[in-house]
Amino acid sequence: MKLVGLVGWRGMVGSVLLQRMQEEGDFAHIEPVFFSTSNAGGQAPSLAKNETTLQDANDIAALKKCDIIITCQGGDYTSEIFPQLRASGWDGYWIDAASTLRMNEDAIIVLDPVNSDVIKAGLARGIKNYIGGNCTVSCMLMGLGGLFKHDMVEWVNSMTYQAASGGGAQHMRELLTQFGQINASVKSLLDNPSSAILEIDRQVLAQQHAFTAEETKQFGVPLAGNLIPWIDKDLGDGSSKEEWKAGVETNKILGRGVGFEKAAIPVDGLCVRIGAMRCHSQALTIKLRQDVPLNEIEAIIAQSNPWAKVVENTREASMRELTPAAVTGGMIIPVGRLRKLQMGGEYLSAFTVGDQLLWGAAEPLRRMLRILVD
Ligand SMILES: NC(=O)C1=CN([C@@H]2O[C@H](COP(=O)(O)OP(=O)(O)OC[C@H]3O[C@@H](n4cnc5c(N)ncnc54)[C@H](OP(=O)(O)O)[C@@H]3O)[C@@H](O)[C@H]2O)C=CC1
Ligand SMILES: N[C@@H](CC(=O)OP(=O)(O)O)C(=O)O
Repeated sequence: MKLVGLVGWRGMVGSVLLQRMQEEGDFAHIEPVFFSTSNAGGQAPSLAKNETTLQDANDIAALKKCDIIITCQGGDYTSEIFPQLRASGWDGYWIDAASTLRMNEDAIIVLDPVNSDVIKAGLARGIKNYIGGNCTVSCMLMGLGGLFKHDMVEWVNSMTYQAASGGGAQHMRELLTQFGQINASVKSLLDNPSSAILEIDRQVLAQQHAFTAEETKQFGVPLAGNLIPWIDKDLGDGSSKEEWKAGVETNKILGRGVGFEKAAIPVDGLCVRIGAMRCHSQALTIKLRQDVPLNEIEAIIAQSNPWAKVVENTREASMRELTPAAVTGGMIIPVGRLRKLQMGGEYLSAFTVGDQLLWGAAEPLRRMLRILVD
């Protein structure tokens, strides 16, 4: 059995990964070794088999014993440990949730229901680094990958509505704390049905403006009752790093653009943080290469993988099935609001939602592990 080192299993993404590994019976196929950056020597979780104490995640010699390492510990850990491990001669497989290595030539971005051909070609070439994609990109491709695979897409404009979880656990806590504080600030007015709504509105705004630096430490400004039209670093050219990732990662996953035969497909738009908990949503305008009938488009999306689901473009179905609250915790990626736009038959609108901790983070890593051990 392959010795599989697990790093970052205690965090938010790592916990979802362990949960999915248990649900899919993955531990029956591996010999797990649990690592920690903070509690080496402590008790490993009950999933451990022979190795029952936590190993030091900074100990290169201990990591080197693993055939495969799967990490959700974050980019700083990858930047520090990965080069040392490779420099020590370790030749195992590195599976990582962090973005650090994604665009490296010797790394494949994994999303096997969409790019198993790219993964297989990478394995045949002896590539050893398999990295999970950006959550927004992975969720979009799980829903709409069929259109790309059929080479129907000329360009995509994506407008995202990204959940607090994309920032991490502390960001989710901050959002909920702010919601609570706002509610508390108008509680007596809310309890009185005859109170004036404009007075409630004024007090909500006053509370939003009154949040201290500590109370907005994670997002920088209030997110509750608000939105933030910028995610990740400022690239200095008017775009954010999250927006840049949409283009480069989509193409790398699909095996297009630099280093590949097929030309890149432009994918660009605006990434916006909203007060949802852990589902990223996105509204897409897709320029098709041809005016393909809507029923054919729906069939291609529905058949592209077992998780993509076409939602009827009606008010009732959209409200019931196409929201973060409906999708959270599930593997299904609904795709709805499908219609041809006024601009012409080649212009398609779509709206899709995905749990950014499942298909957006943990699941592609788990599936890559199974590809390696199977
Ligand atoms: N959040 C997201 O949506 C996505 C994240 N990623 C990547 O995954 C990485 C990890 O993200 P995420 O899981 O959100 O990070 P977390 O902060 O939840 O966990 C990272 C590590 O922090 C340590 N830690 C310290 N305090 C605690 C605590 N109270 N509870 C749990 N763990 C704690 C743990 O390490 P130890 O056990 O060693 O102490 C843990 O493995 C990110 O840096 C990013 O690179 C990728 C896609 C999406
Ligand atoms: N940037 C994403 C979360 C994330 O971790 O992305 P990446 O894996 O590309 O760094 C968000 O904030 O919603």
